[in-house]
Amino acid sequence: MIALTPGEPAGVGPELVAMLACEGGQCTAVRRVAVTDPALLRERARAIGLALEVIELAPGEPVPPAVAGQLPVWPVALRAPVREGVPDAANADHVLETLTVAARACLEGQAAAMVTAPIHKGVIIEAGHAGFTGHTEFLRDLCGVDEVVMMLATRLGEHALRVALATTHLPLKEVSAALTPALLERVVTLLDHDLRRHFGIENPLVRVCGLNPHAGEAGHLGREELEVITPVLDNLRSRGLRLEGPLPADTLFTPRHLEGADAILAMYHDQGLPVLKHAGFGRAANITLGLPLIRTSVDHGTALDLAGTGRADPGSLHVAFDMALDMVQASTAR
Ligand SMILES: NC(=O)C1=CN([C@@H]2O[C@H](COP(=O)(O)OP(=O)(O)OC[C@H]3O[C@@H](n4cnc5c(N)ncnc54)[C@H](O)[C@@H]3O)[C@@H](O)[C@H]2O)C=CC1
Ligand SMILES: NCC(=O)COP(=O)(O)O
Repeated sequence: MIALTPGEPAGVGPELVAMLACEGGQCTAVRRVAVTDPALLRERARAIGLALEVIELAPGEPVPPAVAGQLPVWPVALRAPVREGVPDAANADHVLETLTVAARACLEGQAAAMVTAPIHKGVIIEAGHAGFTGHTEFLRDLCGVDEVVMMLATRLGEHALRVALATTHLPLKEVSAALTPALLERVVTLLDHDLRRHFGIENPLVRVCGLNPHAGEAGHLGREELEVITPVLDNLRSRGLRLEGPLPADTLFTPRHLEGADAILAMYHDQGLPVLKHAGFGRAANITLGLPLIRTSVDHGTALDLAGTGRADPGSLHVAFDMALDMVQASTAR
């Protein structure tokens, strides 16, 4: 069973979840439950002209088999009325409660995975959750683990393009200081581990970006490659991990350099994600590695400009849903 969270109620998440629920095929391959306010889904489905039957269950009640056009819901009440396209800080706790309910269902074995639609980080911070940076770190703390890794994946022709991030949501000027040997070692180790665990890759090859132009140009354009990245990679290679780098990021994403790589590790958010989104926006999923549960998500944000129009593309939510199913299968096959 998959738990779906629609994310920011004023964003496109609720309608994307409603669209997914109306699809047949793979979308009905497993039981699924939305964790939200049933009235929100009914109202949004109506607004975009979808005939969706929302079935309100009791919290935690067993979920019936999936039927296209029906969506069981574990109710989490909105705290304030929703205006499409206009997030309200009063609903921040609703959003966080939906994530908590879905994650607990996974941890307690009731759900096999959670698939999340986008949340609005700014409005959650404005609601008083200072330092909130996203699902990734929220779930890390909820699950009580020390480290998680954000990885986005899409298809590039016959191959998968997977881009993991050494750092996520922090100002660019703080990236260098955040890239400590200890952090990088944890991130690379976890990436290698979860490529095996969740993707069934026996001996993954990870290519690692440098931080600076030309991977530092032998120290003339920055010293992080010499002082941090290279020593960490050398150490992990001596422990048997297949790692190449640090490599210049501007050429690492060219087809010849991507060939054979199971994942690319970028040093910061906008080093890796623009490439991934250029290659596959709307056809990519975001995966949190390192959690004791399976969580996938969309590759886009709340798209407030499209909320309530029915014009948002549900493609990435489909990919996230399918990816969660694949990961459940890969993990249970081990
Ligand atoms: N997984 C998550 O929860 C994520 C949340 N966000 C949050 O979303 C908010 C808005 O972020 P932005 O940078 O504006 O990115 P955004 O992805 O919401 O919007 C960027 C552009 O892409 C378009 N777009 C996004 N999703 C689309 C879809 N499904 N179909 C068609 N077009 C789509 C939007 O209309 C807009 O033109 C921020 O608060 C950010 O933190 C951003 C990325 C991921
Ligand atoms: N840019 C990716 C992103 O913002 C995803 O954040 P998260 O909410 O999945 O942690």
